[in-house]
Amino acid sequence: MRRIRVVSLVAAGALVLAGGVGAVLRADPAPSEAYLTDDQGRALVLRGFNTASSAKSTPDGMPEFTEADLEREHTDMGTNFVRFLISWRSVEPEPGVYSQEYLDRVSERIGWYAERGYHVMLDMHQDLWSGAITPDGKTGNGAPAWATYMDGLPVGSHDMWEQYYLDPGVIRAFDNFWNTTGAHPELSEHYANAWRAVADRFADHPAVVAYDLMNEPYGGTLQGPVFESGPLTALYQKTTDAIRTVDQDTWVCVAPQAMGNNWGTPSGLGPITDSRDGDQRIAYCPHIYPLPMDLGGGYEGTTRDLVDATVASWRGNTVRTAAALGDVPVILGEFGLDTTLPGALDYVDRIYATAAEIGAGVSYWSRDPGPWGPYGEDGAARNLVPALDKPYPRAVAGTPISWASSADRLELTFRPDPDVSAPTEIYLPRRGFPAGVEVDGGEVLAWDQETRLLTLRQPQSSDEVTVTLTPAP
Ligand SMILES: CN(C)c1ccc(C(=O)NC[C@H]2N[C@H](CO)[C@@H](O)[C@@H]2O)cc1
Repeated sequence: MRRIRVVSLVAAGALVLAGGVGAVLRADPAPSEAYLTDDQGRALVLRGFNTASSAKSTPDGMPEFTEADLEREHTDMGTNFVRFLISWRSVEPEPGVYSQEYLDRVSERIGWYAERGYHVMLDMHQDLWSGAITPDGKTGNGAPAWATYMDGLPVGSHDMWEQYYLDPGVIRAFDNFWNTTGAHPELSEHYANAWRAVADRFADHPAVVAYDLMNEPYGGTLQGPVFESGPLTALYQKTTDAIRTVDQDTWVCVAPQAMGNNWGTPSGLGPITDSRDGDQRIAYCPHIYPLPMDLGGGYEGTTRDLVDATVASWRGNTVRTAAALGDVPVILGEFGLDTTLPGALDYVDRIYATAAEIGAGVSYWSRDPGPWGPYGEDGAARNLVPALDKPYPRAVAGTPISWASSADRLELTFRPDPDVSAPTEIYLPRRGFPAGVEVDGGEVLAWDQETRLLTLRQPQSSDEVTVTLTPAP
């Protein structure tokens, strides 16, 4: 294992430095000014969690997560977004049979978020294709057994879960889904129709803002641009078309393949045509997991330099791909780490600052209890809670031009949209603003000490406005 780690670290270094140098030599395009919007036309700055990994294996397909857990998250960190994990195995337990009982359970939990003003992105989650890749059903997750064709090829037993991606049986399951084998053209049809069933159920739900079509896609024997620009883009187009037959307004979010892109390399994903009337509603949902950290390094010393190069490369490639997809908005669907690692919270701050710079939403991985999450196995709040409990402009009545925040300060520049009557809404944590807020550059419409929400009167002019918020004395 040690040799694997050393080799991987050297490879990671080479990969990342090449990417980082590339980013320095290649000027990054300016981030698009595109955002998902709410039903009042406000630009949404989305901050929340992936909820939750535990849903991958539960019999009912639901995360081990209660409404009280959500209430605590909302009180502690003022989040407004969730990447909610759903699974194909639960949506379509038998070919062509869609489980309304499962969708009822999803709807109940989405109701918890709706009652608190959250925006929900449904994530059709898979890792290693399916639980059916191993007899115990505990290694992979996502696809139903009836859609898992390994053709008798072997799957081994590995200490590192990522290694299962290299097993012949797992590769074959993916090759059959993408029809690289030519043997199963029906599977991607089923996938698109399963999404149509989900969209048919949630098309008019006020809290559901986006569908994340596939978690961390993997091309099997096809890797990189040949996969992303070929079968992956084709599946996204087929699925978007199916969704639009029942849902004209929910955003469709598309992710690149995980391998490489999670580590900062560029994506070959192609543009998706959105048949809806009006502006397209396609978004881009990459993840970031710098390889040096995946190998257990903290955010310090040489590893910090390698991670910073990864973040720079990832930022440039993300902005370039979002532009190539049609200047679409970006949601960072996943990032996370063991926050007991040295420098972990500096890394968290670095990622949230990068997301703010490019106007991206963020869903942290994940809400599960433990060293990566906000709460421990014992339920105690961890160091991540204050790290994530920061001021942010939840909904902006115009186009955000730039914003940045720290525990006790927020500065936002935006171009007001005269057609948007709803006010700009900003979350201010109690820990940074215990006695309220001082506003410079804007007019207070309301300040609620309980909900921690500040609303600003919409300026008459559409000239750029800069608002600076500091704690009241
Ligand atoms: C070799 N391949 C295809 C591969 C390797 C590593 C990851 C990964 O770490 N992903 C990061 C996190 N995302 C999932 C959930 O979406 C978590 O289980 C991972 O920690 C993905 C794919």
